[in-house]
Amino acid sequence: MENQIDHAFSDAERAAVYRTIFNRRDVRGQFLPDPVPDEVLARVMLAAHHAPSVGFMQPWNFLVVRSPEVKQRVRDVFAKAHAEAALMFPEGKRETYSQLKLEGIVESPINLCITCDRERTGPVVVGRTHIKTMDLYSSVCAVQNLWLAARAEGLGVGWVSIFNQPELQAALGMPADIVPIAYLCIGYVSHFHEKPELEKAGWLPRLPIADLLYYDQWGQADAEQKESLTGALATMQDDIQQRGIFPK
Ligand SMILES: Cc1cc2c(cc1C)N(C[C@H](O)[C@H](O)[C@H](O)COP(=O)(O)O)c1[nH]c(=O)[nH]c(=O)c1N2
Repeated sequence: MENQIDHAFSDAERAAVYRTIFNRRDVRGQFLPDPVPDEVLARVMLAAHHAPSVGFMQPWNFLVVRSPEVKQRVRDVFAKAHAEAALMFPEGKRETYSQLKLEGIVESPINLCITCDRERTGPVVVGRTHIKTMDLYSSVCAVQNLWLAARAEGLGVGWVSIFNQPELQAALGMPADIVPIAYLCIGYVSHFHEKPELEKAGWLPRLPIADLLYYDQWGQADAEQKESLTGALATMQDDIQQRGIFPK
């Protein structure tokens, strides 16, 4: 029988994959004006296009925004929603929320909207026959592929979602039946934060993964930590928190 370990990547390759995952950040504020070469943009977009999709539907489009006028229009749509959003938080958190930097639309050299065309391959799709939202999740997979590839290229990516959706669609000349899944700000950066900015700002901590784990039935946890999986996850998470990256 073939040894399954033969299919694993080398230690260095695995380390690179995990480093990309653990060091990816949502970037809002450190964008440099340096242009992003088309070959680099092409690589990360092709990575997105190789994402998994339900029924191989490939429901995405990529709308590249470089025009300062269009960016400004989108920034205005953000500003309106951001002001509305502030009022939704309880008083104690409202001021903190208002001070968070949550977009880099104008400063980043490239904006990219990744969309979902829900009718791309007709009404009946393999794998989407019962749970209709699977196409939306597929476009999210494309976003994540791009985000990780971009990190490996040294490019920052920030996902902006504080928009009234019809206003965003109008700003981009997008038909109402195309769903804007992710509006991304992309560019080289002065630095990457070690931890999520919301964690650094004290907004929320990273949850212990062992607390999120159930066995066999929803809600059934391993209270006494007898499962080696629970223990391994807890140890690894502590390690990552302390050393920053995994594996060394
Ligand atoms: C669907 C979705 C939507 C948004 C985000 C993410 C995702 C997945 N995030 C980024 C989010 O705040 C960030 O991922 C977490 O705080 C964790 O930080 P890192 O991504 O690990 O740096 C995000 N960030 C931001 O500044 N403005 C935004 O509107 C959004 N919207």
